[in-house]
Amino acid sequence: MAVAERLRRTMMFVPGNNPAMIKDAGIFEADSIMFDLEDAVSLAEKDAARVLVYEAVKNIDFGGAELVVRINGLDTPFWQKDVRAMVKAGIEVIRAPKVETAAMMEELEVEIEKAEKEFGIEVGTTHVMAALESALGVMNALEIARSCPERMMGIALSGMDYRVDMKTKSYPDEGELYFARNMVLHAARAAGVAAFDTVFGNVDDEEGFVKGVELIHQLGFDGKSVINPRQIPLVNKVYAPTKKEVVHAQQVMEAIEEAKQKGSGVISLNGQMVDRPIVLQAERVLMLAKAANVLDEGGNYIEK
Ligand SMILES: CC(C)(COP(=O)(O)OP(=O)(O)OC[C@H]1O[C@@H](n2cnc3c(N)ncnc32)[C@H](O)[C@@H]1OP(=O)(O)O)[C@@H](O)C(=O)NCCC(=O)NCCSC(=O)C[C@@](O)(CC(=O)O)C(=O)O
Ligand SMILES: [Mg+2]
Repeated sequence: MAVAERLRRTMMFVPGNNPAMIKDAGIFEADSIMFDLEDAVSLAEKDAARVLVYEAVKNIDFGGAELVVRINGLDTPFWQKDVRAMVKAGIEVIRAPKVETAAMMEELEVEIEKAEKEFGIEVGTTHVMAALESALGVMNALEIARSCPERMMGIALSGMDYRVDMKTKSYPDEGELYFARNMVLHAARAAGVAAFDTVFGNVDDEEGFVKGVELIHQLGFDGKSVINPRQIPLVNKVYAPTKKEVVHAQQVMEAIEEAKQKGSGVISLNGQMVDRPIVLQAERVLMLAKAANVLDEGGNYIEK
């Protein structure tokens, strides 16, 4: 069973050792909430954070957001305990950090399957994603994206660790991420999984943040990892379709319906050919429009 498509514009990191942030994480309307057991948690707090996130996943209503946990790296003594606890809690997605090879994801999958069997959870229920944080990870993006085909939800670029590995730093135009962003996106698309862009570390620099979001939206990323609730509406605004895009998408759907009635898969709309790729684009525009609440009950665009 392939992992279902859903809207994932924002995936918000929530430190796994911060009860206040965990408790309120659902109110900010992130599409996915990602509890972090890795770098946001000190070594001394690893066990306490795991227990806290376990209880939160089991007992708190996060308002329909997809629930993800970033476990500790496979080179640490923590990751197997993380997997066991999170599978038992019923987490939807396990995000593996610093992934460099498909073999690492396969090692993770073995542990997940063991836990699913131990806790009587249907094998395959727990999905996975991989964070690529080094040159090697990025170069192996396609084999990683193709690993664990029944469970793989997506791959993400992790720019902060990647910059360290590349011996560079954060520049205003983010030119240092050009190759990695394109690799991650192409690998994800080739494998048929979701693609997530990296976090942006300065939560007060709205202009710089939005510039990066506009770029990844143009490239075709599904969404972005974020570290602060203030970044969520900024991403959603960039991903919200314009009135012109919505009206065009609606016309496309009407035109293709007309074509189907005539037994055809292609039709002309104002001189432009409408066929399957155009219909798929229109469907995504309408899904984003719905998520952005820019349609009234009759499907009319609401000016804001
Ligand atoms: C950045 C900052 C310190 C700013 O603090 P500030 O104080 O300015 O925040 P304010 O805006 O004032 O907060 C207003 C209200 O929102 C609440 N609130 C804030 N953030 C919230 C949140 N995340 N979740 C829920 N609630 C939140 C807050 O509690 C307050 O609530 P209240 O007091 O009730 O009003 C804070 O956000 C924060 O700690 N973020 C998480 C950082 C984190 O997780 N880092 C690890 C992941 S990256 C990494 O590891 C690199 C990577 O691995 C990534 C990859 O792999 O992709 C790579 O290599 O690239
Ligand atoms: Mg990192």
